Amino acid sequence: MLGRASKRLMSTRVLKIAQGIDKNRVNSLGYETRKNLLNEINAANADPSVKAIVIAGSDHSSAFSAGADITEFNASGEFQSPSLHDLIETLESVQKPTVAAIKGVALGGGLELALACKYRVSDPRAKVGLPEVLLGIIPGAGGTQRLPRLSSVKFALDTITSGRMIKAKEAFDNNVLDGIAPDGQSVEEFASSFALSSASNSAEDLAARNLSTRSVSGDTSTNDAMCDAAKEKLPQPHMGGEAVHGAVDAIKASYESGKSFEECIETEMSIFMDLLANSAQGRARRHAFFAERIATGLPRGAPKPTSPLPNKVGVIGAGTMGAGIATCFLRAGYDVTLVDVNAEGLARGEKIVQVNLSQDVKRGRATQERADKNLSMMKTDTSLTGLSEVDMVVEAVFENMDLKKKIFKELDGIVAPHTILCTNTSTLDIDEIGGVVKDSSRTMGMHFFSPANVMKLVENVHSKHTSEQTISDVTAHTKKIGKIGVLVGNCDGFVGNRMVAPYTGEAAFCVEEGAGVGDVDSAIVDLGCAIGPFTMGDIAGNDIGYLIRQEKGWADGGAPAGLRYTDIPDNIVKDLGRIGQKAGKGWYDYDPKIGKGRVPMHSEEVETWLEKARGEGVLFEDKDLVERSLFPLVNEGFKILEEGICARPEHIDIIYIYGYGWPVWRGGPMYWADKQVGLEHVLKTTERYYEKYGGSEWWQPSQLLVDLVKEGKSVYKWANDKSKSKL
Ligand SMILES: C[C@H](O)CC(=O)SCCNC(=O)CCNC(=O)[C@H](O)C(C)(C)COP(=O)(O)OP(=O)(O)OC[C@H]1O[C@@H](n2cnc3c(N)ncnc32)[C@H](O)[C@@H]1OP(=O)(O)O
Repeated sequence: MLGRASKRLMSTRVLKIAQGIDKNRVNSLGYETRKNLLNEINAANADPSVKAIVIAGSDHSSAFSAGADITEFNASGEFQSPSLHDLIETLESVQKPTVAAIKGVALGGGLELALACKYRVSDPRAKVGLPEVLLGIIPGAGGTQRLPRLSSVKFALDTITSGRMIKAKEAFDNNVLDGIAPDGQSVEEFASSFALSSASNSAEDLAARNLSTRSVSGDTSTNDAMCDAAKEKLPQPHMGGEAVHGAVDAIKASYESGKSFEECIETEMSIFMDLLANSAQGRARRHAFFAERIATGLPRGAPKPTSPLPNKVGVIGAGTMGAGIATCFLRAGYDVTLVDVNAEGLARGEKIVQVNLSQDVKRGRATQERADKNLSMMKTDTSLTGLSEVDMVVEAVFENMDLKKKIFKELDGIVAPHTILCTNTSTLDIDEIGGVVKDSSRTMGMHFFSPANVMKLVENVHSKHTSEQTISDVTAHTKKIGKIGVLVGNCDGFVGNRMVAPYTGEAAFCVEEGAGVGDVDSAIVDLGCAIGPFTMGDIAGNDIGYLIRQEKGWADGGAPAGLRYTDIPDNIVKDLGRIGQKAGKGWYDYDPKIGKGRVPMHSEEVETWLEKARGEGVLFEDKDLVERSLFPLVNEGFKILEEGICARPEHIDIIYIYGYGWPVWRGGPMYWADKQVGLEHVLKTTERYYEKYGGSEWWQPSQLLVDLVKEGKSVYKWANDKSKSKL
């Protein structure tokens, strides 16, 4: 005999998005999926025994749906029929209760599909969102029209222009969801009951298209004021804001008086299509989306990471960096042992961790309970012997080769044979550090960016000794702690800092030739970068750069004959003590009362000093400053690829987006050079400057760049061809 619940389920049909298309891990709404789902919706609608329809994610995926299939996007904007639009229109026209049962994520077109159902319910841990602007487009399947009708113009503005993920509770509070399944009950079962208990309601009244935006969101003038205020705060269209401005325009259409729902949808569609076809920002953003997945994935043919991933980690060095790294592991639920040479150092480190975790609570990223639990997983020790049981060590003492080697040697006699030994360094030779232990295959570099508890990027540096299994495991650990881990090879400065050296070096030459410090920085910021080279120097510490040049033997008159060298960056430290933000003065002045002492302000002292050092200032064109600073950086990127220091240009793009404030809407420096500037122009300019400034180290064109221009080939195509030839 059937129980009551089973009888109810019998008259509800559950349609699973992308069921059977196992390669579609996120239930994206590609052609096959749209076609199948449309057929199933039509069949269920036509079947009189079906009283209600539930739309759910497939069994093989943890998502409801990640939205439109981004790989189908192309400049023509042509989608194979049935389009997502057709699917959604059909679903909304069904005259039976329809319920979206959301588990995991419902994003973009996935949420738009759900918004076309009469009801939406979710698992308590589900998240929904319309992240299209992050891909340089706007929701193009009704999202900008149905969301404000169901919730409010205010909520739609916030969520659509930020692209953020919304937790189930917030979505419920804003009428996006109609119910949240109790913990322990399957969302499909909850949705089926929901559908049948709502079967008597008039389905037609519930369709989002039939709701009036004005009735839920206030009058037109209030909405207009909100939209205008939102636009004021958004980045300008030419500075990465094309999509967000388009999104506000589409939301505006949702409350325009006298406009039918179909006309509103037409407005949305025309903005969507225009961005898809014409926005270079959008193409760059979509490149960055896939580049991130390529750059953070395991190398082709790599072994699977150890499973389950062990979770006891030791961090050596309780300074700001070590404590920041310990925070990252604690947040991800690891057992952490923090080691420093003395109790005071440890107490200071513990305090930093505590502050970091309490900031998570203040910013709403963790509950107090969670932060307390994470903190309770930390042990401290003043001896390396405290690390005898850990599975991985991240050494984060200061940059000194002898000290790091001593620590690795000592660890060799303490840790278990499976323990992975990582060193956090931005400059030192990983081959040499790892070379001192018996089994160097378990050694690797992890270059965290400062502050480690905030910055997402980690350059995972393999040495000549590192085994494939160690690479896989470190990659998995990096992912688990929520970082963007990019695999790179061992060389001076690895990838990011190696490319920075010619950039800051050439910027200094521009200043020596008469450019203003602020002019160089502004030219780079106007391109979209977060900061320019001189602000970067002030943040990193001009004394650090000076020290590195001293160690190389170049500072204080030691530069080799024939090498172009300017001592201005050395002398600003030696003569003026302007070591950077930490001293309140560097290339700029800083006032502790303004922006926590981090806002760069023009310095009269620097200007007067520069005039004495190099003469009157000269006006440079912004374009020249950009090319002089960034082409050597890009040229170095080609040399890095040529040497095999990293596998693909996407790795460099992602390092720069996450580690150096490169604008995502310019897709990364290699993408910018390849797709926006053009390699031929990069090469010609580089050759011209090589002739003019041949004495600089960095103007010699990379052979790879020369070859690509000769063949008329993109660097991405080169990388694809190279990886195919390895199969
Ligand atoms: C008309 C509409 O309005 C337009 C749209 O819908 S545009 C699409 C809007 N949706 C999005 O932006 C969501 C994009 N996806 C994501 O944010 C994340 O992938 C996710 C949160 C869904 C899952 O994250 P996570 O579990 O870490 O898996 P992740 O590695 O990112 O993705 C798994 C695979 O699915 C792919 N994928 C994810 N979303 C995709 C999508 N919408 N289309 C095509 N492929 C997608 C990824 O490229 C990756 O492929 P790979 O294994 O070959 O590298």
